[in-house]
Amino acid sequence: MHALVRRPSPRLADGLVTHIERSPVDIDLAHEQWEAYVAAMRSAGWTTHEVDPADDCPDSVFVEDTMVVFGDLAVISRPGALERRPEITAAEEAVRARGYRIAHIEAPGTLDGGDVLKHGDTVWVGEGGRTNAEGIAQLRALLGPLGAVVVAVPLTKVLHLKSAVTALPDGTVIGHEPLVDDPSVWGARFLPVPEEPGSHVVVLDDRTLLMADSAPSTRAMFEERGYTVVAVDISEFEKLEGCVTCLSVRLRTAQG
Ligand SMILES: NC(=O)NCCC[C@H](N)C(=O)O
Repeated sequence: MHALVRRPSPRLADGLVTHIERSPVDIDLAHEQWEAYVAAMRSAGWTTHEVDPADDCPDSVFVEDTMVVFGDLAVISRPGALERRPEITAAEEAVRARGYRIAHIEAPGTLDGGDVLKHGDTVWVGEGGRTNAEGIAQLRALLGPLGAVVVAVPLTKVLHLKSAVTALPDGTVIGHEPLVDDPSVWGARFLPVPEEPGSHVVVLDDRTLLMADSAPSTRAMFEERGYTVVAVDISEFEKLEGCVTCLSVRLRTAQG
């Protein structure tokens, strides 16, 4: 099990904020929290690979947004925020070095990796924030031949689709209802959670979830369902609308 991560930029505190008020970021604490996040992944059996840092890009730590990986293909994103476009170059090199085939979202398409939720062969993509219809059409054309069913989902309330919903290993889609535009997209498989940060899980393995420690009630809910939860403090990234998912790209089909 391999994952890409990217060290925070010294300019992290200048990162973008869209749906929340800006509050001061403690850069030293952010570094400590990032190290602890990476350590948590390693303890769960993941080998982490660092994408070369992009010190001029404040949001580069949110490496999830640079790509979508499906099967043996890495689709390099075209971030919706101009400021974030330079982040993709080194991310592409890193995933290529892991043996993935490479494709790109091209202009006028835009797509952020954080807008893409995958479970099995279904790929839900949030449309309306950083990702546009053209970006989704390109993703569909690239992933369709690999067996993916790409479903566009409306997104207005939060930055990225995965700021609103993520999936448990059994395919249950979790979200904090006030921030989910249309839970009916997922029908009976949608499970409301009581806290906003409780919507974000990184699946470490079939029984283990990584989540923020700012959602204790949701954590208890998942533990009752039999999951082991590893909780990390990511307060400094949450101030920039980041969550646990955005800090890594899991390469579940390890290559080369
Ligand atoms: N996948 C994610 O949820 N990424 C978070 C990106 C936060 C960053 N401040 C941004 O606005 O792009």
